[in-house]
Amino acid sequence: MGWEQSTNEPAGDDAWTTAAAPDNNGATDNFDTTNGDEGSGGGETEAKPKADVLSTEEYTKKARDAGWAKAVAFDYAEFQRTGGEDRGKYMGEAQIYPFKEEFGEVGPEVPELEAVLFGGEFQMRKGEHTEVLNIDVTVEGPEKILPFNSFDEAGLHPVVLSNIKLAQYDQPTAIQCYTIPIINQKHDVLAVAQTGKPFLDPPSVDVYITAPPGIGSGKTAAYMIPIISNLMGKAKKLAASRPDTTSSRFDPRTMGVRAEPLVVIVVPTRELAMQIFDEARRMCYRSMLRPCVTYGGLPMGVTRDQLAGGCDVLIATPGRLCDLMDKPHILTMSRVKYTVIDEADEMLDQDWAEELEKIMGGGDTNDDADHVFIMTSATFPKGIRKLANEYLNEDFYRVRVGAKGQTAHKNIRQNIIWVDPQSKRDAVFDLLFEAEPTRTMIFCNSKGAVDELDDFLWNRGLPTTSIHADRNQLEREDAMRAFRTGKAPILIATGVSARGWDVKGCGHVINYDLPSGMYGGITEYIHRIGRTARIGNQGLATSFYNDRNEDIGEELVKVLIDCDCEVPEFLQQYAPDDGKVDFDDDTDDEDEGDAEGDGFGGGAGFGGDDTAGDGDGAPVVASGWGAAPAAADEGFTASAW
Ligand SMILES: Nc1ncnc2c1ncn2[C@@H]1O[C@H](COP(=O)(O)OP(=O)(O)OP(=O)(O)O)[C@@H](O)[C@H]1O
Repeated sequence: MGWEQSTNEPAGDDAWTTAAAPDNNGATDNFDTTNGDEGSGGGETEAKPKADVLSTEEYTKKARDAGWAKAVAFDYAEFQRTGGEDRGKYMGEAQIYPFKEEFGEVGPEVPELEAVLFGGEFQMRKGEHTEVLNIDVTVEGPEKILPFNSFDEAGLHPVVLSNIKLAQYDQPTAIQCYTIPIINQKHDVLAVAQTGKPFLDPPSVDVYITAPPGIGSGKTAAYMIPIISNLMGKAKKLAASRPDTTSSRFDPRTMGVRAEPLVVIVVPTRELAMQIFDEARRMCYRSMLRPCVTYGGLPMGVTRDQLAGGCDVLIATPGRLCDLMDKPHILTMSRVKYTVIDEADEMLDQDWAEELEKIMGGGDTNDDADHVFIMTSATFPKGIRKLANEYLNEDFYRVRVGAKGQTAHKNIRQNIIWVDPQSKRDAVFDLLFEAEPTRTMIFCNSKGAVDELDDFLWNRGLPTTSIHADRNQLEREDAMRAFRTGKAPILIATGVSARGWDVKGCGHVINYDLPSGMYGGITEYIHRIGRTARIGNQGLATSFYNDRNEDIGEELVKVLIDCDCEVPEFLQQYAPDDGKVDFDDDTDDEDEGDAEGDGFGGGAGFGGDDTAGDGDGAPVVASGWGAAPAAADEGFTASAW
């Protein structure tokens, strides 16, 4: 595959090779990755920093000459003008469609808001290399599901369809091809993606989707689109009354209402909550459905004011949602029709099990309500199966996107470079000058390392920003905005804090510290590199490896081989003799669970090989993207984007 990377294109191909591998005795080498200048080379154990020591002015000049912008402090006023954040400084206060009762079912266009929601230069766009996303889709469930080829065929409400077009989603992704019809048919859906997200829909639709992690497979829209479309037209009947928030006299403290959402979407991280809120703002444009977001760190007063204007679609992190469930004067769950638990496995990992039980239990949700649960999850561990068993309907669908391995990451060129721990700072500095400037995420394993590296690079004139769990909420949001808008195109982060980020133009991910076992291992590696090359775009991932990373070596080699990337000399010891890689998936897990009577639901037969799809509860298998129904009992094959 030819490598095209427009602005992300490395200065010279060879500059990114793994020429810096240590020699065969395993001794370290210079970290320098530039052409043909490897110092005295193999066998030396002392790293030899390549960067010369310059004055601050000289470093700054070097950075500017290379094309790195000057780092600037974040300008709230400007962001509010250009980013639609016209009511406050938190992203949770971003502008939503100003619906008025008199509009009827569909409101008029608001060009200024439309430009902010859909026309933003920072909105992710599908790339040209979607061929690697041409992955099998397997659907198991009580009925055969016919995917559709285009959004036009999906029977969506015209306003949602128009919003999809404004968002420039010209074709559905694999997950969308299958889950949208399932949710539209009112089956319960459990969607499991390898990055972590399930679906639950109340009447009797369960769908379980598995997708390769971190490729931006469109899971959010896969549930958001059918839910919003289903509710459109019914919103007037289903939704609680709300005040006219567009009136200049509206005061949330005195005229506000209690929030009575129809949809609750729970996500593990604040940043993900904001991203999903963005998608909700787009899909609810011109509808009376009012999206709100709340997350830890957002002042409770801000949340209270937002909810007081009415709320139909609530996106929340679990802790904050549980807090609100204990405040019935602010929030009631009594109207909830759709509960989405996004990245359920991630939430369990973060010890949110108790909160999830409480949320899935529904609080004061009306028991008679036609309640749909949608869960997504990267894997299908026991804890998730337990939750699903308890709360999902017995008849559910499971949609798995992607087979074993990480082939979808073929859009990422992965380079592993040997760098001694003491040489990493200079190595990363040099690396940033090896290619044309592009938005770059640098991952460290500790908060201290993030701070230290940020200082180091900033002091050398590079436009950095950073994020980790010890930063306050405004600092976190500033970092996210500065990175997204390109004001600080180099973001240094711990893996957890940048989990799930979807940032347009992120062309390079650097694993300054590889995530060895205690930092999430190969799964975390996959998540991290998936911040680049999203949804058909291409990108580069460079990782610093040394003998402290040996525990990830074998898995790393499997990923490199599977993605057709070069295995450097120092990792050859892990390469299988026959060149074939064998990936574990979650099947064993499920078998184990089923054996213990802990399996998921009934009809779909989790973890089994029973994929004949002959009705009567047996699974149906489909493959590919888009829809091209073939022989029923053999499943059907679908074409890609
Ligand atoms: N049909 C589509 N066409 C083009 N772009 C799309 C489509 N569906 C979603 N997108 C965009 O793709 C990007 C990735 O979507 P999303 O974040 O939902 O993926 P994801 O499955 O959660 O990814 P990951 O699991 O890798 O984090 C988003 O910017 C979204 O706006």
